[in-house]
Order: sequence, then structure tokens, then C-alpha cells
Amino acid sequence: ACQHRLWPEIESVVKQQVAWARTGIGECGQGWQLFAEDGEMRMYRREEEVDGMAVDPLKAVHTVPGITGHEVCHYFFGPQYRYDWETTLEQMTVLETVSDDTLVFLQTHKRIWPASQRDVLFWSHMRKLPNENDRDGPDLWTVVNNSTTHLDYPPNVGKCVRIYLKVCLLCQTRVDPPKDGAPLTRDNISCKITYCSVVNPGGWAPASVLRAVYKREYPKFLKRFTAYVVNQTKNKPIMF
Ligand SMILES: CCCCCc1ccc(-c2ccc(S(=O)(=O)CCO)cc2)cc1[C@H]1C[C@H]1c1ccccn1
Repeated sequence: ACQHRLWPEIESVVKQQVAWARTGIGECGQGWQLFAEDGEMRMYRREEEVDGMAVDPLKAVHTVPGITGHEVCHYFFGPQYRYDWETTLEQMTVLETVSDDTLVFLQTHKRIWPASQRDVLFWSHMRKLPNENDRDGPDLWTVVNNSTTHLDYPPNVGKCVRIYLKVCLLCQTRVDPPKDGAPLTRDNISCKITYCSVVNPGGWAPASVLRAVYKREYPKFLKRFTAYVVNQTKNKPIMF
């Protein structure tokens, strides 16, 4: 995979996205609005427009007991699970298997009235990262999704407007070992999740419609996805 045409871009985008995900909300400077809260989940957005279109950056943080960062990234990255948790997905195709940790997807999402239907073409890369802050702590895991091109699927040819996105899911496992030195169970682990996304809707869509869609869909997506991972892993050995 190191000699693949996408490799240089993957390297630089992953480093940039992970650094961005690691930057706390406070450090990011002002402009972040908390727009959704549910238990441990906090969702922030910043109102930004490009060519009159809302492309509001989103940053969500969540802590989920009983699962690891590797498990969260495994179920987010794997195409075989996506229809189970991605409610707005209409069609998903793996266009290219670059390597076992890098895929190219084409997805069409359900049309959201009154905007026209959207599709998105992106590479998706999953990677384990060394835990810089705590050398003997568990590693971090990340999945980065970044819009790309594919000669056979030029944008805006069919009925769908091509959107452009950059997404980073960064996961940090936390282990609280049992006092009595008993073996680890899922009661002793939790995962701190940071989900960052910037979605450019491609063609025109009213900012009010886009903002209403994001406000409704993002909290739903993160809650449904994390509940899915808890349910899929609860009777399986812990995947660190
Ligand atoms: C007028 C609406 C235009 C935008 C429609 C649209 C398209 C793609 C996407 C999207 C595509 C990929 C990702 S992901 O994180 O890489 C996971 C893999 O699927 C995430 C979100 C979102 C939305 C917007 C529905 C809104 C929405 C928001 C969160 C989740 C689902 N839907």
C-alpha cells in the first residue's frame, strides 16, 4: 500500500485530522456551539459558509463504557457492518481495496427533501497510533474518511449531487483494572471517542435545511453507531 497513488495524501491527511481531533474544544478557540448533549455525548458545531453553502465543522466527544477503540474503529471501517448502523445510507460500493486498512467507497445517501440526493466518494483508512501521552497506556485507534476521485465515477453525472467530506474518528481506550487483580472484563474498560467531520454539500442546499439536517442526523448517528458496537461486542472477547 505504501506505493499506492493515494499513500502520500493519506499520510498527510491522517496526521492533520488526528492533530485536529486531539485539539480540545476549549483550545480550538471560540466559535464552537454546543448543539446536542445526551449523557456523555457532547456535540459542537461552528457555523461556516463556503460559496454561500453551510459547511459547518462538527466535533463530537463521547465516552462509551464496555468497548475499546479498536472495536469502535473496526465496526466503523468495515463495509460489512455499515448498513446496520448508517441510517441515511441508500447504496454503498467498495470501489477499490487499496490494502487491508484502506478502502475506497462510493455511497449514495437517502434524499433529504427539498435538497437533491447526494453521493460521496472517499478513501477510508484505519490505523493504530502510539499513545504519546501515556507510553504504557493502550494505543489510540483512528479511521479517517476523505473525499477523493475515481475515473469511473466523475461527480454530478447522474441524479446525485457529489458532497465532499473529511471525517476523523479518534478513539482512546481507558482501562480501570479491578482492585483484586481479577482478569479484565468489559466492566473495566471504556472508550473516549472524538468524531470530527466537515461536509461540503456540493451543490446548493438552503443553509437552514442543511443545519436542520445536521442537527437531527449527527446525534442520531453517533448514538446509534456506538449502541451498535456495544451490542455487537458484548458477548465477544475484548479486542484491544
Ligand atoms: C441535503 C443533505 C446533504 C448531505 C447529506 C449527507 C450525505 C453524507 C453524509 C455522511 C457521509 C459519510 C459519513 S461517515 O462519517 O464517513 C460514515 C460512513 O457513512 C457521515 C455523513 C451525511 C449527510 C447528511 C444527512 C446527514 C447525516 C449526518 C450524519 C450522519 C448521517 N447523515
